[in-house]
Amino acid sequence: MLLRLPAPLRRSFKRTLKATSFWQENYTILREFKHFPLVAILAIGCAMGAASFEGFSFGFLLAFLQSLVNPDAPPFHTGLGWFDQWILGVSESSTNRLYRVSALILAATWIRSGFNYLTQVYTELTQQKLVDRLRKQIFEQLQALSLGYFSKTNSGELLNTLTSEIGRLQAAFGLLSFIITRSLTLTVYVYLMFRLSWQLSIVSLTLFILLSVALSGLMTRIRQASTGVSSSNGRFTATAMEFINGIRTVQAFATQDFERRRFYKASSDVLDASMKATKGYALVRPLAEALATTVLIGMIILALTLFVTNGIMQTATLLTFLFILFRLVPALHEINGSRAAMGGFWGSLNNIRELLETENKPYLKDGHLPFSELRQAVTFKSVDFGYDSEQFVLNNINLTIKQGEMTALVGASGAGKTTLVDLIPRFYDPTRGGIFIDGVDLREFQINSLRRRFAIVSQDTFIFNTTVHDNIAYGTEGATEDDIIEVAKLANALEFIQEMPEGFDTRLGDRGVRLSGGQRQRIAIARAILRNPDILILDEATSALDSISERLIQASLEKLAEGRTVIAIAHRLSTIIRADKVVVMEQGRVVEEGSYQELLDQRGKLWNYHQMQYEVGDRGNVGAIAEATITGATNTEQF
Ligand SMILES: Nc1ncnc2c1ncn2[C@@H]1O[C@H](COP(=O)(O)OP(=O)(O)OP(=O)(O)O)[C@@H](O)[C@H]1O
Repeated sequence: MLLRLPAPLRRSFKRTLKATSFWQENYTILREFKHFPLVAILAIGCAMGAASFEGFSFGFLLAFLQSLVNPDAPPFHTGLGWFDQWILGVSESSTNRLYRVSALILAATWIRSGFNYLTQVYTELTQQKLVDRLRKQIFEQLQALSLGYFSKTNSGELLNTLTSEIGRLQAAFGLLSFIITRSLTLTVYVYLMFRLSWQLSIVSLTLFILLSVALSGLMTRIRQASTGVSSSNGRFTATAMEFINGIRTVQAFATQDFERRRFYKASSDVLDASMKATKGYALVRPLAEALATTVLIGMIILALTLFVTNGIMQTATLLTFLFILFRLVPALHEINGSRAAMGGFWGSLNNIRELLETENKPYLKDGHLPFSELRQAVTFKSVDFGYDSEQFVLNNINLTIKQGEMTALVGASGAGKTTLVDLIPRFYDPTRGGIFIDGVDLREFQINSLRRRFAIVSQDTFIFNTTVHDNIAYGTEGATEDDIIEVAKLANALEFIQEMPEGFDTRLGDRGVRLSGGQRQRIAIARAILRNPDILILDEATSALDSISERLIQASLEKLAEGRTVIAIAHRLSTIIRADKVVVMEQGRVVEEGSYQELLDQRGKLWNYHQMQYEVGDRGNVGAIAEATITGATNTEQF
């Protein structure tokens, strides 16, 4: 028969195991301490100093009480010859000893206060450094993750983890440092108590341990409630962010009531979850206090009846013992209260750890070859790709994009054009097959060196909340004022920039709210021109422009495209008539390839699109389209 341990022992064993796995589970966070060991060691060192001097003051207090209560009794001594002689002054009169001990208590108290101050400074510094490291770690993690992660993760929740949850974790570590420093003081108290009376110490400590065990169940529930607080906070931030970012749509669709209900519910959920957690941890302290006071009173009665009246213990010793016990009880309360409050932050710890963990997250493996330039071609060989492993959005793509040529991708919305283009700067890697640059698999190249040779102008250009100048210069080091003006001119943006109140120094607001869609795109084009890329990707680069601006920009893009490799996605056929190769896509497959005129002559898919867009009768030709474009007679219908 198996030996069955009593329940409290089993629980305590499990807790010890948990404590070990706590280290393993939270290694991602705890390992950060190695970056600032000195500050952490100083914090603990000072806490130990404070605890020791607290101990000394109690020792001196005992000497003081003895001299006061029973001046004729042999003086208190430590057994350390020089210390007793020179410091405690055992051979001096009782009055002198009283003065000396008073001075010693005072000195110990001041030194302890100094250590307490330093402990606070260093523990605060440790927390700040930890939080700083964690924020940077999260940043590195977010930088390293492939874009696939972000399309599956709510940005509001990420923001919540990076801001609120980090703040909550800082508070949790504040409490942890407090628990550690108070525990050191408690150790000194316990040591002194045992020195004074081991019997009383055993009784009182057993009672306090039982008290702690009784509170453990409550702690577990607090931790669970705290996970609820973290997730409701995440949902709230996500809802608030969506509301703010989508405010135009909300107003346009008059969905204020719907949004109000969503926002109010998210806010109430935070309230409910916090209340649940608060009810738990607010109970710990008063409960612990009431129970501990009961223990304390019991101890006094026990000590008086069993020890003092029988002469086993001196009154001064009992007084010192009780004095320490009176200090120990609030310290225990503080520790219990902090443990409970820490439980309230458990969810934050889980959130951050979850974000920092590297398993089950998509990363792009960096290659080792520096990429210098495209010399011959980018080749897709039997490429399949799916954002989810179950469903492919690109199927068996075989395609050659020649250096120096313009390749245009055409197809209905959702056909997979953007996805295909996103594979070339390695925003994603193919699920099957491979993409090769001059015969070398893309995955062999260092990602950054590869991306540096690209410029992308897309449908949703991101404008940073900084000046026009900095937005154009973004990603290109060493650009001069003249370069910036030159590219703004080429992108047909100079005129509107000069009309702005502070010209190139005008700040563009959050996401460039101070610009029209067309202006945003022209800034993006200027940014791309400045980059002087090897491969230029235009993902509906001129979609937000009116036909006059489009024609002007088309001319600058053509100039920019000269001698470069251009991959252009276009809904308006007018922008790709001069392409060297047109690739028509349908449902993730390449269905036609050839020059514009060749494809028209085939009377296939492109011909259908062409018919829809230009309505030029049953025989379209490139010359007619060029004519139609130049006269601005394009049909606005797009596919
Ligand atoms: N981040 C993503 N996560 C999951 N699915 C996606 C993601 N981006 C696109 N898709 C899906 O992949 C398919 C191809 O989308 P893609 O954007 O490549 O098409 P497209 O031809 O560029 O369309 P459009 O012309 O409208 O921009 C679509 O079915 C789309 O829903």
